[in-house]
Amino acid sequence: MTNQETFIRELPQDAELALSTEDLRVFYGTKEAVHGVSLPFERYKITALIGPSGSGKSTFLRSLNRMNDTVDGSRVTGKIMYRDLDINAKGIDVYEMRKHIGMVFQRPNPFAKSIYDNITFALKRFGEKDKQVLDEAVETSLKQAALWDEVKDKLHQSAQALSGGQQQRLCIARAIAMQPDVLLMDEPASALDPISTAAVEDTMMQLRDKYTIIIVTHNMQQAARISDYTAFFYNGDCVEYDETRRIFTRPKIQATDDYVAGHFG
Ligand SMILES: Nc1ncnc2c1ncn2[C@@H]1O[C@H](COP(=O)(O)OP(=O)(O)OP(=O)(O)O)[C@@H](O)[C@H]1O
Repeated sequence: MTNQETFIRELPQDAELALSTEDLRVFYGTKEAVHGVSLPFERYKITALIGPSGSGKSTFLRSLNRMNDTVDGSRVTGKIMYRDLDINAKGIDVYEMRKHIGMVFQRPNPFAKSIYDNITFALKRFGEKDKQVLDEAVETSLKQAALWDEVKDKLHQSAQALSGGQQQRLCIARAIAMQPDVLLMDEPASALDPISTAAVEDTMMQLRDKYTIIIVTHNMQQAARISDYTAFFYNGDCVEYDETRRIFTRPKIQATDDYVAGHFG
């Protein structure tokens, strides 16, 4: 889409950013799937990425911690700035970077291990051996993910015996055990029933105090309920970015209005 009318809200000068993109383009082979998107992500806020299927939301999200590196023929231009570092710059240790910018996927994907081992797996891989530190990380992250009370008496049982909603909160706990600054979530509740969805949404609201969350969702009520900012993607562009309440009550762009009103997508 070219010459599309767009509206991108500028954040106040003093807003602290956890992450930002500048003219980010993502290609699959010769096809450009994301067309030069520049967005700020304010620290300790939830930003929802919405838009019709194929509009580039997941591609954009996945590029924010270089998950697209593993896709053959995928290429990124522009900048993704995290603490004055361009995460695509030469010399960036991708695994180290992902400790700061973690990800939760659409389908709960716990390892075939105990609840305890799921959470401590990455910590141990990064060299943590102290049992007290590991125990504390398990308790803290399960509490933050609002799962502790449900699993505290069965930490050494298989994670795969948990319900789908519990598994997804475990995956959130696993991600936050690394104490990331930014949590990327790709439709984290879309595979869940309404009760589990509500539990995962509650968890996200509680995490807002400590983490910056960027979430792709098809669920407009969810975006309206949980997010502070919303970016509307359309045909590979971010056409409108604003405070969520404005996007859902007085969007500036007609396509946004039509989409949030359910007229297409
Ligand atoms: N691995 C890939 N290889 C080639 N093209 C891809 C790949 N992944 C996505 N695309 C294309 O990039 C474009 C954007 O897709 P993307 O999945 O990012 O959109 P989306 O808005 O997240 O869609 P959905 O809501 O359906 O998940 C689409 O045209 C899609 O076909």
